[in-house]
Amino acid sequence: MLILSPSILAADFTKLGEQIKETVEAGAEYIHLDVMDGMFVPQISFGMPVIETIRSCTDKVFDVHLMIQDPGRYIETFAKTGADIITVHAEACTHLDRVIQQIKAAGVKAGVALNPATPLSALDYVLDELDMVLIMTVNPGFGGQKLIPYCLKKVSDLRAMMKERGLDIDIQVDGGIKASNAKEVIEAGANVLVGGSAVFSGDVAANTKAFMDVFAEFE
Ligand SMILES: O=C(CO)[C@H](O)[C@H](O)COP(=O)(O)O
Ligand SMILES: [Co+2]
Repeated sequence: MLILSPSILAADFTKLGEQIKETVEAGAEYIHLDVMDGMFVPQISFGMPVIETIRSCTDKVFDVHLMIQDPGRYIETFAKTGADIITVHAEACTHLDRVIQQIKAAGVKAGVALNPATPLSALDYVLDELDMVLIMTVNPGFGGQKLIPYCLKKVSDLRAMMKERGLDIDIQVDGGIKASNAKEVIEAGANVLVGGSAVFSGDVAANTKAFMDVFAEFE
């Protein structure tokens, strides 16, 4: 199933609830929540109180992307905010396998994200424990960047690796994803597409629909 996960980082925070509803009504199934700590990435975005507050806006899947150092410190707290999926960066965890177990023990789906330059081998021993792999298509930390082309090869290599192992895990792509390159990332093997600026710049409903139109070509 192809899923759009709009990243609210690019939304107008003065009308956040309204914009979330707009994208959901136009077909978004997930809401992507970028938590940045000013350590793992340079920016500080938002944390638990914001996620808890907007939980009442929609019952769609809350897809929490933790760009924080040592995320194991906060898994239970984020689970309590209403997260459905928690994704941690392999580069930010000293004991990745333990953090994955922590996420699952909290009753939440587990994702692991890889920065563009991190090889797929970082997932070798934990892949079958995961519900989702996030292949970053930009270096994390900022919205509005351009997709790094070599990341698409990484997506197709990961899909092939999964096939070889008989796994069918969601592959999410995040960073510089637009309706105009959606076909290419889907063909590479991604099925969960994060869109920040491409969804929230301008007409939110029309932007969401542009992704849905691409998805319809694969039905
Ligand atoms: O994780 C992220 C940044 O680190 C964001 O999810 C991503 O940047 C989305 O924004 P855009 O689609 O504008 O690139
Ligand atoms: Co993100």
